Amino acid sequence: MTVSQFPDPKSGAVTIRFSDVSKHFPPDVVALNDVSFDVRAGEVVVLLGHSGSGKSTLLRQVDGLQRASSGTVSVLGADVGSMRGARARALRRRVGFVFQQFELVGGLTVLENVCTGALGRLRGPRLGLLSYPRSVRREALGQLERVGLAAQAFQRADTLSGGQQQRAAVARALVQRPEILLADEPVASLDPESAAQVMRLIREISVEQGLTVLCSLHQLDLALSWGDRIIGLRSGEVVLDAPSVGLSRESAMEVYTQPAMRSVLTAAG
Ligand SMILES: Nc1ncnc2c1ncn2[C@@H]1O[C@H](COP(=O)(O)OP(=O)(O)OP(=O)(O)O)[C@@H](O)[C@H]1O
Repeated sequence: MTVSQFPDPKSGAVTIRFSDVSKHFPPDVVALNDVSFDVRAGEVVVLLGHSGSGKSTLLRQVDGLQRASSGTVSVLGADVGSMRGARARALRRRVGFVFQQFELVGGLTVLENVCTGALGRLRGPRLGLLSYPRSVRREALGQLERVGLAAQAFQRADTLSGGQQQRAAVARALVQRPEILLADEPVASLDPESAAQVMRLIREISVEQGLTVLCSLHQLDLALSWGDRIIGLRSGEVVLDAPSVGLSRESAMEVYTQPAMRSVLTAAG
């Protein structure tokens, strides 16, 4: 698949909207500074930027893990900052999260790990694979097939390679049936081949299911290959917002090399 074959992402509804969002940490850290952008349904948006530029902080605003100091974060039509309790949990169930370190339970089977993705919609605790409804086990197996790990379903998760563990983590996130997938450096600890495989998988699933993806990456080439759009952050400010089609490596590299300048902004539409 090449980028030019991807559907036009600009036709979907707005699923994530940042309006003048700033996030301060005491005493004087400005992690996000007046950040505004929209993400539309089915878009794969990659966040690029130096370590400490604010990528993780931005992702944490989307599922309400952190609250903005000022400005508004709107997700699936709801103001995240005003949500508490059950409403906040309900929104969080619609947002899946994939992390750099996979966060699988090593001593459990791959399948049971994937079943835990359904916990948000099940009542009560679960212990052991058979404590999950058959429908969930079936769905989890289906997702493992989707990510190419059906043969490993009954292995302990800690026997998988890093790339396989991340694919299992993607399957777990999909069992949650999210409308938005957040990924915080999902391929940072993988070899280049596994990294490309995981990014291709996330891209394909987004196209198949209309899933909105917001993903931080350090690998520029992967960002250009698999993102619809690149948002570059520097010192908490958006310094680039452009479709990846037609964006040169050199222009994208300016996120890392140029000082924050509003003038390099390119609206994505
Ligand atoms: N809980 C916190 N308390 C204080 N400062 C924080 C906190 N979380 C993040 N920061 C600071 O906010 C800034 C942005 O951090 P953030 O983790 O969002 O960057 P990042 O781009 O994700 O970095 P990396 O690529 O290393 O993960 C950094 O200066 C960081 O030290």
